[in-house]
Amino acid sequence: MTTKTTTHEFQAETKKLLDIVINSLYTERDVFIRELISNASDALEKYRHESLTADEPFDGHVPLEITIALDEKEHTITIADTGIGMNRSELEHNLGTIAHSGSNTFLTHLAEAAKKDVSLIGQFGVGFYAAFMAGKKVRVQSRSWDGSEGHEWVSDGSGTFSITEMEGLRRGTKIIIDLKEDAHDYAQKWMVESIIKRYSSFVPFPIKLEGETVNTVQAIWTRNRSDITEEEYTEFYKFVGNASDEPAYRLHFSADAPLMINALLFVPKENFEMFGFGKMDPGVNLYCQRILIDQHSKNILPEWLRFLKGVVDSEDMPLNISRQALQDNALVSKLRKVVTKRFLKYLDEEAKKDEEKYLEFWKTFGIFLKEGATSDYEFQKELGKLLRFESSKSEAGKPVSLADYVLRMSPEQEAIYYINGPSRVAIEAGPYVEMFKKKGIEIIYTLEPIDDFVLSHLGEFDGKKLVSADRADLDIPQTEEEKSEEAGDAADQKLDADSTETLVSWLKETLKDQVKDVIVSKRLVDSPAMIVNPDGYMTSTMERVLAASRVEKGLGFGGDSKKNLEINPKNAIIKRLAALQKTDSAFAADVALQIYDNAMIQAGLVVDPLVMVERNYKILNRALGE
Ligand SMILES: Nc1ncnc2c1ncn2[C@@H]1O[C@H](COP(=O)(O)OP(=O)(O)OP(=O)(O)O)[C@@H](O)[C@H]1O
Repeated sequence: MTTKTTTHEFQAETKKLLDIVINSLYTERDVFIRELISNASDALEKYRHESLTADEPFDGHVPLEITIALDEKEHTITIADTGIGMNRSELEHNLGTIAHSGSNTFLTHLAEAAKKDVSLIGQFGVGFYAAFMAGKKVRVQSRSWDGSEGHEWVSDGSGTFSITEMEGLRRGTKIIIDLKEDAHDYAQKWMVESIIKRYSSFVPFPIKLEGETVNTVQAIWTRNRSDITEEEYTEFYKFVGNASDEPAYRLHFSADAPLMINALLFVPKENFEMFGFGKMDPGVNLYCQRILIDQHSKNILPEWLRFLKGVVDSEDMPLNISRQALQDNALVSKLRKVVTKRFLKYLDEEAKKDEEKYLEFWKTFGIFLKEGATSDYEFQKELGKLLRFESSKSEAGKPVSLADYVLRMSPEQEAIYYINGPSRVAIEAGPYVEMFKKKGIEIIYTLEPIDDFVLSHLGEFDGKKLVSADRADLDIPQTEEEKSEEAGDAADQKLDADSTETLVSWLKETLKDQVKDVIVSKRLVDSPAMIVNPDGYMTSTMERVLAASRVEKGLGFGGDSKKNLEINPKNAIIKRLAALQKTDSAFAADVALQIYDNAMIQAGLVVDPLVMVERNYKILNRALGE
């Protein structure tokens, strides 16, 4: 039989990655053992899952395990598994390119990570190529579970690798690393053992180091809660989450009905999406009777819970389900619903126990819950309880819950009100809150543009409608006191009914290109005018966001619906405008347009700055006595 050897170039990206691994990452060297054990464990999981449905897998009797052998004289470390193995083309493809997510993300974000914190590198994992952190030469001997001939893959990491057929191999993969001069320590048992204890103690297969099993192979999530120590939980979190911090929250629960579930979920401390690392992969794995069915499962939790780490195990899942079938499996969606509701309830309980701590969580991960509230109707009720916003009755920087708001509502108040603005100060200086302030009605400040989408999707909370204060049809009934005030003193300070009517019809004509309608305000207290939305659904902020995205997509400006302008007949400028309109309607028209532009700006909407500034100078000129 001829021994066929072929030589291959590494893909360009792989070369780049190898260069970084070999030349820059030596301070993080220990992780190469974790990466290779993790690959071995993945290969064993894959084999275990596949073999359930296979008739006669190759070497079906061989025990599932990882063995590590050391040679202090030859300076080698050998990590072997009895997993799924690789055939020739898999060796060539899997160990020559970086088509897989982990290393790609690693490469893309390496520069940013390095700038911030080198320890973040561990978050991504370098995968197989980590072997070259410690190895000057790496040999991979592998034979696939399909029973095809085995092969040896060899490389020194410098640009090429070779693959040679090899007889006599058993199923699985053996990686033999010739250690670099300054990495000989990795052939010492105490050293390797301490690394395994640190990173890999929860690997679900026996790890035998020089013949001795060094991990405890037990699915921690199936154990009794009272038997698990805090340290074990934290160690397990670090293991499943590939994390180096401690979890902020932990939920370990079991249920028998409607489904058998054992779940162990962790909330990390950090949100890596906030560091600009792009969208993360989901962090929860789906098991069935302790067998991994779906790693980083996209199905077991909604996408907006991708920040969670952990495990969901259900005995009701069919063991032989394929990964594709998970996607629209009724049982999986039932599981998802039960686990999600349980987790959201847990968060609500934790918030009640310790609001401070919850607010820390909210600051870091609130954005994910908002994403859920805008995209997922199924959990809106639960999500509504978890939202936090600043309000006219909250301290700055201390958001409150909608439930707290409802508790403070007076019996007459029917709706929950909110208004968006770039900051607390800007909102409080604007026209929309004047009446709320005067009447002592609490109003929620939605400081992020997404907040309006969240509240408008939510629609109501606890049976109370959620209403944006920039709606045209906002109707808050006057109290008796306010009515008599209107009829008494205040009436004298107001523009009389006839002049108001004349002014309104003149404004309608003058601003007919800008506004849909001009209305006498029942709610403005001090400001001359404000913009309100006749469309009951969209708030000005939502419109601004959508307009910006239109521009971004190159769809141009426009498409905005016309607004209503509310004017305040008690305001001095409005009163003077009524008089001016009769004597100098051209100048009055400039003032009207300026009032409109000002109101648009206060609503956070866009005006044409060139036209506005030119008009403004014209008005200033007059004011200075031109
Ligand atoms: N011990 C092994 N047995 C079988 N296949 C393996 C083994 N090690 C690696 N592979 C294959 O090589 C591929 C590349 O491995 P690598 O560790 O670089 O990336 P990954 O495991 O896919 O991603 P990551 O490590 O970032 O999760 C794997 O996806 C797997 O198919």
